[in-house]
Amino acid sequence: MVNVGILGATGMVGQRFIELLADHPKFEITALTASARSAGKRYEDAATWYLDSPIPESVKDITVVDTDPKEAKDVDIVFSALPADTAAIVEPKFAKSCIVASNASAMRMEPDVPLVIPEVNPEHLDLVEIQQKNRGWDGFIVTNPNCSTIALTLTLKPLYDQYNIKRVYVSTMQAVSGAGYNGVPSMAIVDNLVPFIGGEEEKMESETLHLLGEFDGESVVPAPFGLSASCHRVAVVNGHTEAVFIEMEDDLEIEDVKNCLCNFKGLPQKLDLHSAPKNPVVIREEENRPQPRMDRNTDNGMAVTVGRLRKDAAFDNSLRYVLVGHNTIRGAAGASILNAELISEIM
Ligand SMILES: NC(=O)C1=CN([C@@H]2O[C@H](COP(=O)(O)OP(=O)(O)OC[C@H]3O[C@@H](n4cnc5c(N)ncnc54)[C@H](OP(=O)(O)O)[C@@H]3O)[C@@H](O)[C@H]2O)C=CC1
Ligand SMILES: N[C@@H](CC(=O)OP(=O)(O)O)C(=O)O
Repeated sequence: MVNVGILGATGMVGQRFIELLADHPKFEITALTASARSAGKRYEDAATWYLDSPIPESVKDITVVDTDPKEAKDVDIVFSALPADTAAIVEPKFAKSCIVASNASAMRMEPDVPLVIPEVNPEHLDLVEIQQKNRGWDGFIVTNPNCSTIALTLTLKPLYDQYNIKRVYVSTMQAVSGAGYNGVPSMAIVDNLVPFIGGEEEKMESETLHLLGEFDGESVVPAPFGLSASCHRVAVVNGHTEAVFIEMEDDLEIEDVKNCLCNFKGLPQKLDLHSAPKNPVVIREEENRPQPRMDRNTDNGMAVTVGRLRKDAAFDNSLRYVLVGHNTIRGAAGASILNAELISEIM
């Protein structure tokens, strides 16, 4: 078993890490960290547990420690679910001696830090060698993208490989859990929609093109198409919905697009990694799907569900669809764990 720690273990994403790792066949939770508010307490006393599944027995009595490598010792991998500003300071300290699989945005766009979705760009992990050389670390940091970006990019990857994409527009309807437990006051969101999520559109636009970009041996050259995002918060607890509009350079047949999406498999499926979904993209034919409540848990929350796939009659060479992805599983904790499973298998 590999000893793993969770940084920010009491938060929304930290709890998902605990849920997904509690019965993991290769990773054993041996350290839990949080802020000074929680350090020194039993995990069960420190965390306000919000998941439907009960707190795993194995973590209830673990004493939460400060988020410091001197406190969270003897771990081979740490999963980071820290706020970005804290992650920027703390993750490099841990990377001196262990692998950091980070879900935070702080280091994602650093030129020598791999930003990875295992089905999309596992070859970007070659940046690790450059990172260790640049920074003199024995460990390293690998990051996963923003929750909305992950779901979108999993659907764009097979299309990008088969067609010449000209431009993409995406409009999101994002769950409140994306902002953390105290992130959106109920008075702001009940009976309402908030048409702004700070920094989200910029992250979706830059991270997606970076993920689909080419690693040339030194750095990543972003994919060369246009991408425009508009992001909105809706009164859903879990599961981000996105309406996607794509214009290709050439004509397309919708049956070919459908086959392209549902036949898509990547390295995690070939290697049969523990957390890999059977199919990263699942197509629904019903005219009223996907819906967050019904589709967010597809394949344990690790698959993205696509529906309403159709040609766009208003424009040439264009299609549109709606997708749903689980923001704290495939969009956060599950994504970091899949990165760590891939690293354990191939590096
Ligand atoms: N929620 C989502 O859907 C997604 C979230 N993310 C990212 O994941 C990260 C965590 O998000 P989320 O779980 O929602 O956030 P929460 O606010 O729910 O949890 C934050 C965690 O970090 C700890 N923490 C806060 N401040 C400090 C500090 N100064 N030093 C050490 N630990 C600290 C908290 O501990 P304590 O309980 O003691 O305060 C808590 O464990 C963020 O970077 C977020 O942007 C990414 C994708 C999706
Ligand atoms: N901003 C996302 C969640 C998140 O924290 O994303 P990031 O890891 O890119 O900061 C949401 O609100 O749904």
